[in-house]
Amino acid sequence: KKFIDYGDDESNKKIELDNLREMFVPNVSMNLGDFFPGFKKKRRIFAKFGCGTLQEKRKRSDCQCETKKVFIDVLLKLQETEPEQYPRDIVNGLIGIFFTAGTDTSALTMEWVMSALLNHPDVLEKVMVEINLHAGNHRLLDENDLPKLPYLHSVINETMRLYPVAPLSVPHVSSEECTVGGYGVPRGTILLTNIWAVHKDPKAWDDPMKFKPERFIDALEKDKEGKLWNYSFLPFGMGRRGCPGNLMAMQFIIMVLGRLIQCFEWERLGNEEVDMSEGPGLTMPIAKPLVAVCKPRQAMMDFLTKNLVHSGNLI
Ligand code: HEM
Repeated sequence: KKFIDYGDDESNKKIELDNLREMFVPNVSMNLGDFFPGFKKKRRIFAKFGCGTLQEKRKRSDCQCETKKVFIDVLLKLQETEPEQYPRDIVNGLIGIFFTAGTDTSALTMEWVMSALLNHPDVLEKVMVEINLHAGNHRLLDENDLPKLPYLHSVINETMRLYPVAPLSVPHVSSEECTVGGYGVPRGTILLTNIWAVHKDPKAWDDPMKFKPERFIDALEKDKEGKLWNYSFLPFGMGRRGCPGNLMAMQFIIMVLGRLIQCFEWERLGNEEVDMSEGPGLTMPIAKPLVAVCKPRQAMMDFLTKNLVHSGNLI
């Protein structure tokens, strides 16, 4: 949806989803409100975002938690059954943070992957062959196909290695005095992990600046739990405060990119390579947003025509 309308809220504000990116910086990445009072207002808007979403959901009163696990339904149910653990502010905050932490990161990752693929047509072709082998041309790729697409998975991993959208992770605070990389760190110190640099460490990676999805194929086979690379691959952070959206994001990204590649032929706008320069921000965007050309794949034409005409809701 594009707008959230707070209805009877005193300020009757409408907030665009585009504002999420703006909110991401002060809220998820760093509590700037602690240092600059002006940011407090943004934090309020952020809480209201969750609140507006909840109000709307309540109005529809179609809680489906027993049959279908919709996140907001589950939170509403918990608010009823465990009100002390899930007071209003916590539930609003959870919804807000899942939107802010989940949308920009996933969208930017997909843009990076597509850009890398357009600069490596041979890799794009291999992804296409893999998808075709498992999903064919008569139906859309679905969740059951995802474990059968190790090459696409590796392409996404390799892109996240080179272009991690959370390059500095999020700030952590040392709960105890400790030593990190030989440096003494007092209790209560803010620590950032330079994921971007770790992913390019020549001690851990052969030819670290090269886009080589194959490097992940063997590893995926050998190590289902992702413990390889000795802490050298951490696009989702790790440990107790690692990204809780990791699996959901990967499912979603593989599915969306898989379907886009299954249904359409993708090309660069001209002969020039896509510019892979990194833009500024705490989430790392591509500096020049990707513009690409696509046309329906001939082999999918029957399927596309039938489904576009009948449902108008293909992907
Ligand atoms: C490509 C997509 C994503 C990437 C690259 C990503 C990356 C990260 C990273 C690096 C962290 C910090 C982890 C740490 O400090 O060790 C994080 C935290 C977090 N992510 Fe994600 N994330 C993605 C998608 C999502 C999604 C889809 C959701 C939820 C729907 C989500 C929710 C969160 C939350 C709530 C935190 C804070 C966890 C905490 O502080 O305990 N993320 N994410």
